Amino acid sequence: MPAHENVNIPSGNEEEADRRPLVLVHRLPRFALPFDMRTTFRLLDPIASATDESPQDFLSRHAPSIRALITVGPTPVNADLLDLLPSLRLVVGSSAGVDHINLTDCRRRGIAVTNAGSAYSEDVADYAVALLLDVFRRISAADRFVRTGSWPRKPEYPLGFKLGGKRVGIVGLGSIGSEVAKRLVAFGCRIAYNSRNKKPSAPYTYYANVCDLAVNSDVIVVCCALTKETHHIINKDVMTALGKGGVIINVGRGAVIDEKELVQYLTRGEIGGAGLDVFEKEPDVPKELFTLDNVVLSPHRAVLTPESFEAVREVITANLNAFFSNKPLLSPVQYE
Ligand SMILES: O=CC(=O)O
Repeated sequence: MPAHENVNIPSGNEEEADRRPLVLVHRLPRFALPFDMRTTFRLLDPIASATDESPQDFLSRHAPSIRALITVGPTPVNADLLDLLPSLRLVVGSSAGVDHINLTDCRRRGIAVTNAGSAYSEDVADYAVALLLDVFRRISAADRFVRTGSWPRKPEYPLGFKLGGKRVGIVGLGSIGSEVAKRLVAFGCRIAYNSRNKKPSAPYTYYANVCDLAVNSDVIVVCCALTKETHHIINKDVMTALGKGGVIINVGRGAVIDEKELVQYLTRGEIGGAGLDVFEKEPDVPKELFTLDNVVLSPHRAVLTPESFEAVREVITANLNAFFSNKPLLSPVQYE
C-alpha cells in the first residue's frame, strides 16, 4: 500500500467539523501503516503531507493538538521528537518490542506507552519453530541442493536431526516464549526457560542464569525484549555452555546476542547452527554467515502476516479509543 493512501491531511473548516480524534503517524519514509484507520481517527502524517515545510516546522505547527502518536515499526521516539510535542500524552507502538522508544524520557514527561501486546505472538512463535525445524532438518540447505542441480551428481545429502526429545531453553517466557513452549511441547521437546523472574504458573524448569540454561539445553530460543539487562545476554560464555551441537534461534532482537561472537562460534564450528530473524545492525547481516549451510537467515519477518496486522490494528485502535475516552489502556508498557 503506498504510504499516503491511509492518511488524510485536515485543513481549515473541514478540520473543525471533523470530530475524529487527531493522531500523529510517526514513521521513517520507508515504513507505512499497513492498515487503514481513517474511519476512526484523523491521521496526521508529516511525510505524506504535501507542504514545503520541514517535518520539524510541520510538527511545531500542529503540536498543540497532538496528544497521541502511533510510531510505525521501529521508528525511534526520542527526546528530540518529544521536545517538539509538549501536549503528547500517549505513544502507541505498533510492535511488540519497544526498544526504539525512549521509555525513561516518556515516563519523565508523563507520557504513557503501549505496544502490540500479544497481537504477533502466535505468528512469531510459528516462525521460531519453523526456523528451528529448518536448521535441524536442513530444509533451506536442501532446497539449495536441489535448485543448484547437486542432487543427480551427489545423491548423498547430510542427515538432519530429529526435533522431538530435544532440550529447548527459552530466553524470555512472555507471550511469545509461552507460545513457542506450547508448540514445542507438542513436538515432544523438553522445555526450560530463563526470565527475570520464575513464573509460578509455568510448568517448565526455571534457570535464573542463562549459562545454566544453556548447559542444560540443545537449543536456545531467544524470545525476550531488548533492554539494558538483556543486551548481549547471549555471550561467548553462553555459547560455550551450549556447546558444539547446540543451536540458537533468535526471534527477539539482534542485540540480545553478541553477534560478533556468534559469527566466530559458527564459523569455528563451536556451536551447531542458528536460525536468525533479527540482527544487530539491520538490514546489515554479517557476510560470513552467507556461506554457512547450518545457518538460516531471515529479514525480520517473524511478526508479519495479514492476520497479525489485523490483530495489531485492533490493539492500536483499542488503545487509542481507551485513551481518548479516559479508560484504562489495553496494552500499556510497564516502565522499569
Ligand atoms: O519485531 C517486531 C516486533 O517487535 O513487533
